[in-house]
Amino acid sequence: MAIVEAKSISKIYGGKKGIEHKAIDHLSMNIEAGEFVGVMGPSGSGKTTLLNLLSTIDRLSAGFLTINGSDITKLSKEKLATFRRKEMGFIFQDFNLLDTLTIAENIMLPLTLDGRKVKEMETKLAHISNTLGIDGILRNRTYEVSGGQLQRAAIARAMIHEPSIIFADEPTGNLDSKSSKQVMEALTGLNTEQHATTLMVTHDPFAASFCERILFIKDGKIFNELHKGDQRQNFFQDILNVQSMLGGDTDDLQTIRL
Ligand SMILES: Nc1ncnc2c1ncn2[C@@H]1O[C@H](COP(=O)(O)OP(=O)(O)OP(=O)(O)O)[C@@H](O)[C@H]1O
Repeated sequence: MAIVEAKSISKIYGGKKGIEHKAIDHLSMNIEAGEFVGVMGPSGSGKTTLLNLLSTIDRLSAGFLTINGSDITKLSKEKLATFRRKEMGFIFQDFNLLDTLTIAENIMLPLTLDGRKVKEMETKLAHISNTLGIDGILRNRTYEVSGGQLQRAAIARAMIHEPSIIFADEPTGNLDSKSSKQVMEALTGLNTEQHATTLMVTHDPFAASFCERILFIKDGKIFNELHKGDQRQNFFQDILNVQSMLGGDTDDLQTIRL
């Protein structure tokens, strides 16, 4: 079953006085349940715009979009906010955890907002923090733990309410190579264990090599698509090859760390 079905979606910025800019241009794509898909492309190619459209943060200018079978273009603003909260999980480059809460309180926030029972929240918290190897920091505040631990806590928060899809925007962007590897292993581990459908935007070919499939975007259109074979190392090389064809982002070559 497709969790995301996007048909000929477009996003046009500007208009009126300014010049119109087609950030996403008649793009079609599907994400099947349980898939882990990466989105890559040069700066300005439309990756963030695509993520914002698929995650319903931004409205389409044209096209059709269903998420988990719901035609989200027909939902009101209020219904959309509820839909997002229940059906989606978000992971950001800068973690977006609240400093005033403990790590445990941060992780449980989606369940607290949903009015779940304390016992249920604690069971879910224990399970997910154990899977992610962060049970030792649950009572800490955000400023007392490392970046890699913060991102794993953010992953736990994004997944604790078992959403239909996780959107990750440069989840390794602020991490060193060791933490990036841990975070990507955590994401792929949960993808396998919980069949958590995941879409990740990244500049980082190392992080991307953990995905099953990569969509390369250029000028708001799909330029190329790569599938992982048996070997992550070969996939990594294929990703670098497409990146060099696309141009830009040459500094990403510095992130080679297989
Ligand atoms: N709110 C906006 N108003 C006008 N133009 C915008 C807006 N947001 C993005 N754009 C333009 O749309 C295009 C795509 O931007 P987008 O941020 O999606 O690219 P990106 O691939 O995520 O880039 P980066 O890798 O640098 O984050 C760019 O040309 C950008 O300048």
